[in-house]
Amino acid sequence: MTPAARVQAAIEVLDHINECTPAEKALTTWARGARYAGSGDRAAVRDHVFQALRCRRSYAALGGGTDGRALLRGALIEAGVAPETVFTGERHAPAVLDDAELMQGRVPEVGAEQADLPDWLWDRFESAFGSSEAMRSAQVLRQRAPVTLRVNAGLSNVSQAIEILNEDGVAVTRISQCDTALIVAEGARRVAGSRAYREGHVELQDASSQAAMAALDIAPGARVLDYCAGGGGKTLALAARVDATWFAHDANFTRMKDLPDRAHRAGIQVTCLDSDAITTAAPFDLVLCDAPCSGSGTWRRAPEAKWRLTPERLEELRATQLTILENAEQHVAPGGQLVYATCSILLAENDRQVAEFLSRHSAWTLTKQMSWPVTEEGDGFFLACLTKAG
Ligand SMILES: C[S@@+](CC[C@H](N)C(=O)[O-])C[C@H]1O[C@@H](n2cnc3c(N)ncnc32)[C@H](O)[C@@H]1O
Repeated sequence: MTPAARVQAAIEVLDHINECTPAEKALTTWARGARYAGSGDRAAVRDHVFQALRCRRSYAALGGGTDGRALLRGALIEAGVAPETVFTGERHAPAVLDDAELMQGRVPEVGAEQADLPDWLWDRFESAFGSSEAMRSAQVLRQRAPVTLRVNAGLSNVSQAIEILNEDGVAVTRISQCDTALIVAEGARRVAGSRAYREGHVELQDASSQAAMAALDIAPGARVLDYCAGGGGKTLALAARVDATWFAHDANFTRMKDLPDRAHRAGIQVTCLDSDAITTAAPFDLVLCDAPCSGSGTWRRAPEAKWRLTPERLEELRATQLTILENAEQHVAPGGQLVYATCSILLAENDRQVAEFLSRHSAWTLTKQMSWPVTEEGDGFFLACLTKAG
C-alpha cells in the first residue's frame, strides 16, 4: 500500500470507531477485508489510528471535525505535512479536500484541547500536578508508548538476555528507572517469536510496574496472594526476585487462564484460588491488590479509555477499589502487608483511596507510598504499602 492508501484505510477505520466500534475490532474488520495489506501496512494503519485516538481533540481542532478525514488531516498538519500532498484523489488515496473542508480547522486552544483531554480531566490533572506538570504528563500521553521487557532474573541476567534478544534481531536499551527493564529499540514485532521470550528469559512489562514490584519488601518463604492477578504479570515479576509461596486470584477467574503456562515458562509455581479457596488458604503475609482503575497512567496504550471515562464511571471504579481493599485486608496475617496499586495518576484513585481506607481501619499504618509519573520510559503507576498491627 502507498503511504496515502494507508491514510485512507486509517480514515475508514476511524469512521468505524466513531460509530462506537472498539478500535481493535474496527482494525481487525478492516484487516480481514484487506487481504492485500502486508504486516507493514497493517502496522502503519494501526499507528495512524492509535495516534489519532491519542490526539483526537487537538487533531479535530486542526482538521476541522471529528470524522476520519478531519482527524487524519489534523494529524498531517501537526506532523508538518501539507494535507493536499496526501489527499490527492489518486488511486486508493483520500479524495481531494473540498472547499467546505478547507474552510474548517484552527489551532487547538491552550489547556484541555492542547492536552488532548476532556475538560473535567484536564481540571483534575491541573489541580493535582499544577499546570506545567499536568501539561507534561498530558503531552507524554499523546505519544506512542515504548515496548518494554522485563528480564526474568530467576532465569537470566540482563547481559545474557540482551545477547539472546540480539540473536533474534531485537535491539534493546537499558533504562535508569529499573535494573530489569529493557526498552525495545528495534524489532518489537520479533519479540513474541524470539527465543528469549519463548524460553522465559524476558516478559513484556512496563518499567514502572517493574519498579513498583521491585520496591516491595517480601521476606523469603512468605505467603503472597496476588488478589487481582489478571494475567499474573505482577506475580511473575515478584517471583523472579524472591523465593516465596505464590497464590493468585481474580474475580474473573478466566483472566488467569494463561497464568499456569506463563509461570511454567518462567520456572515458578503459582496456585490459582477462587474466593472459597482463598478463605481456606488464608492468612497471607502479603496481599497485593493491583486494582481495576481508569488506567490513566497507560492511556497512550489504550487511548479510547481517556475519552470514555466519565466522573460517574470514576466514582464506580473508586467504590470497587475500596470494596477490594475491604475484602482483601481480611486475608492478611497480623503484622502482614496489604499493598494497593493502580496504573492511574489520578489522586482520586490513589492517595484519596489510601486515606479513606486508613480512616476506616485503625489497625493499619501506611508504611510506604510511591508514585511514578508518565514518562517516555514508563507508564504512570501508584503503590501504597499498608501494614497490619501484629
Ligand atoms: C489492573 S488489572 C490486574 C492486572 C494484573 N495484576 C497484571 O499484572 O497483569 C485488575 C484485575 O482486577 C480484577 N478484578 C476486578 N474486580 C475485582 C474484585 N472485586 N476482586 C478481585 N479482582 C477483581 C479484574 O478482573 C482485573 O483482572
